[in-house]
Amino acid sequence: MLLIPQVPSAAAILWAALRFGLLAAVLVELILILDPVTRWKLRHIPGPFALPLLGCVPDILRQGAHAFFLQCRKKYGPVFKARTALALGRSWVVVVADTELMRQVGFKLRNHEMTEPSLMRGVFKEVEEASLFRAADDFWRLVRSAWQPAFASTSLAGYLPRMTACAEQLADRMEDRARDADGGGDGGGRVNMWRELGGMTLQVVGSTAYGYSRLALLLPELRPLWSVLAHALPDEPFTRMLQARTTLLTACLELIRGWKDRAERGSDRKARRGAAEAVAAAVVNGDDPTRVVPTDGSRGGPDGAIAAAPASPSAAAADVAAAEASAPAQANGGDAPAKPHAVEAGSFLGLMLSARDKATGQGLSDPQLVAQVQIFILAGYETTANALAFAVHCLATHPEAEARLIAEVDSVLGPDRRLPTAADLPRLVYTEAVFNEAMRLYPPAHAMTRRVGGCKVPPGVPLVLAIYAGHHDPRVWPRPEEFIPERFLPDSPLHPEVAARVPNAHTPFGWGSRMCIGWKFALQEAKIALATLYRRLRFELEPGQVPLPLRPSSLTMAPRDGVWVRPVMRC
Ligand code: HEM
Repeated sequence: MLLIPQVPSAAAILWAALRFGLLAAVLVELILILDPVTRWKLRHIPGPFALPLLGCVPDILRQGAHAFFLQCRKKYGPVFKARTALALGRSWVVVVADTELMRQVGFKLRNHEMTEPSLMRGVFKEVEEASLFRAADDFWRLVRSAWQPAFASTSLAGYLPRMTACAEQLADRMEDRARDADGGGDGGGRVNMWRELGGMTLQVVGSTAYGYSRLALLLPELRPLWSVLAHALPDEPFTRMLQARTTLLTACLELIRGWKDRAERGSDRKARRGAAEAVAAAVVNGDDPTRVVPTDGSRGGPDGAIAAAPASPSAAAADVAAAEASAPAQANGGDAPAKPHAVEAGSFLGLMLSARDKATGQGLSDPQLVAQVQIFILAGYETTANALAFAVHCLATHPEAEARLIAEVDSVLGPDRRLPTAADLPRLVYTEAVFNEAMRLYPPAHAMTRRVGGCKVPPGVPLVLAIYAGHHDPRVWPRPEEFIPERFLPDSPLHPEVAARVPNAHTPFGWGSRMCIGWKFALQEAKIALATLYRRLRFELEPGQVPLPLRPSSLTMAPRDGVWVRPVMRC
């Protein structure tokens, strides 16, 4: 009998291909969800059970990453692994939670590794990645040295009057609330001190970034947007974060364009305004704002490079000075609306505009410039506000510490309780100890990351340095959960014990060459704020805030519902 092979029909071939495709898709999905490769690579490191796909996220959301890491250290030792993000792949981290190991890693490894899934796209992503915080290797060195003059002692001294003025404005408002309460006014004088301090630090850092007359950017109605900016995984709708980023981006780009136009002598005003409007329109339409400004060969081109930058840093400085001279009223600290496009002398943006690579003479591109200004504001605003709010909470719950701080403030500022000056800062020793102890208990940046190139931890798996766990280690900090500012006083019996045994045990600002560049700025601002507030007022804590609930899902450590207090006038 003759056997004739049957030719499969087209439908059968299609059905087989479909089944194969489906099977392959399920397999790939399973591999991504279970992530067996990374699990195998990290098998030698202990750690909590990680659910498929969800990893340890439910635990982290329930108790907060800081508390989760502390709990894991107790259970698994100083180094453990965890799957900390919902993102597929790259969601594993190795956590270091021992003070000495963190010091070694923090000093040795330079580059930060971001572990959160970035929701940013296009120009926003570019801006995010070009910031000093995210920069790596040679570009990081270039940008870090461009930033450095902003934190030199002369610059810090220059910020002092602005910091004092902002703190005094806040003290005035708090006095009004205290009087309100005495007079039985609405709300009985209750204030969310965390929000109030956020307004103050935003004003300080925002006006330093753009120049004093840019305070319009810091309108109260924008503040809720700004606070959203600080979170890579936003608690609030993503669109609000985008709106806030857009506001910042547009303002900054407009200033940069204006600066370039000034460098370009003879450019007419109309064209300049047109450029600014084009940028704003692009943002509204969702286009890339760096690419819409009509290029005429002299402005920033499509590659975003500074085409019209002055030939030398001194020329740039002169240009900034010229801009300043054309707007003298604003430079003197008035809140009058700034002339469009003027970059103010002494502003952080002015400094960035005049920065040049020593070897090539090249300046920063527009997105790189914007990135620095944004991170200056973001890194300097929420961290300092959180730390100050925690300090106010600690003082309100420890009357003996509050009394000692007030006694110091009174003795330093004299009988008429004048405003603090630069000469007073080194004498506010206990005030500084209070701030340091508040940041030990509640480090606003409770964990940091480092990129690993070695092979004990597989490349690509970031190291997380658990600052909070280190700050709560009873082997390093006796009675770690208690607020004891005296630990930071050289004459305290606790001080030599801690300081001698473990160098760099107190690390709210990180480690080594990658340490927070703004730490002196933050410390100066905090001491001025505390002295200015407590010279006139005390703050009584509203009930129900001990222990203080913390926001669990945030990258920065912050009070979940704020810090609610009643300002009380001191006699
Ligand atoms: C209490 C306030 C602050 C705290 C707790 C804080 C904390 C930190 C920490 C932990 C780091 C990472 C360090 C590391 O990886 O070793 C950091 C980096 C940084 N901080 Fe701060 N910071 C504060 C205020 C500020 C201020 C006021 C500014 C600027 C105005 C600022 C700008 C930055 C920048 C740009 C970086 C990245 C530096 C680099 O990677 O080279 N910070 N900060």
